[in-house]
Amino acid sequence: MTYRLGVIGGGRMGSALVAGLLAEKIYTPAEIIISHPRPERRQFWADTYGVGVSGDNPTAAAASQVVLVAVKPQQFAQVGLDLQGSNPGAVYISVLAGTTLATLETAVPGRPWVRAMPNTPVQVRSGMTALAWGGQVSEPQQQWAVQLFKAVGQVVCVPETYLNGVTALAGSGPGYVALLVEALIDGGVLVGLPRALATQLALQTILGTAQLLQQQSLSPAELKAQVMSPGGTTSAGLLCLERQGVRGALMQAVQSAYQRAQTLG
Ligand SMILES: NC(=O)C1=CN([C@@H]2O[C@H](COP(=O)(O)OP(=O)(O)OC[C@H]3O[C@@H](n4cnc5c(N)ncnc54)[C@H](O)[C@@H]3O)[C@@H](O)[C@H]2O)C=CC1
Ligand SMILES: O=C(O)[C@@H]1CCC=N1
Repeated sequence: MTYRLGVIGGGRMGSALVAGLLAEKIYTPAEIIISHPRPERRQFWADTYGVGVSGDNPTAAAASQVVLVAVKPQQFAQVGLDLQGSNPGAVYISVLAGTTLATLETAVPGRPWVRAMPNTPVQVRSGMTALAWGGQVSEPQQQWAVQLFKAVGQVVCVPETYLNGVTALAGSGPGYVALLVEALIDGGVLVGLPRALATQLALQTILGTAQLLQQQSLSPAELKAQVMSPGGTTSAGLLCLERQGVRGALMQAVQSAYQRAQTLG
């Protein structure tokens, strides 16, 4: 049996990608195999998505045209050993934070490795993925990898040196935005709004603001000036955010995540 996609490590990121690719009908369930060490997780995959499952990484890799590695960086040492010698015809894609192409190519030599950094909104076709190529990836393989991730969001191809920065901003970004949404909802509740209404307001405000910035090519400073009436409510709110150091805190969040990615490499 040959599969078009083999996923090594079906956790949160592996699930998000497979869900997005299935929803976009890039693959059918019969074209995907997921390798996972835990039987209950394999059962979940088989029951929920109808994909093939295996408890053996070399078996899954040998049967797949594309091998997507989605284990934690700390779990890669074992997976690298499992993949050694397997399936020289496949393309290998790693989504591991911090783990360099040099590390991937040393662990599993002689294979075309793509280093990808997607984020979890791929499952609703709003992902942001950056790709960097290892030395053995051919032009058609590059084009194919771009098409794959484009099916579930936006794609940029970057030098590998940018990938830890991408990870810190876009890979981890959904976590930061979720914290912002949560805080805005709590703020709405604080001033007397029902939680369900506050949730709707917070989500649509973040979504609408991002769309406005993107579609009108506005700078954040221009958008902020449009909202900020002289002596009005927005200036009062923004003064509070600046006094609390929110701008610096967000910058430092990206910097700390970047430094953590460097250590994972
Ligand atoms: N969660 C996220 O938002 C993002 C995660 N990533 C990267 O994706 C990778 C996975 O992250 P998550 O999905 O969040 O972690 P996770 O812990 O949810 O998934 C990893 C999965 O791999 C399985 N696993 C462990 N050892 C294995 C082995 N030897 N063979 C096969 N499977 C094995 C685990 O049981 C687990 O289900 C990480 O390297 C992370 O840096 C990248 C972008 C975003
Ligand atoms: O937190 C992490 O390490 C992973 C990488 C980017 C998002 N989640």
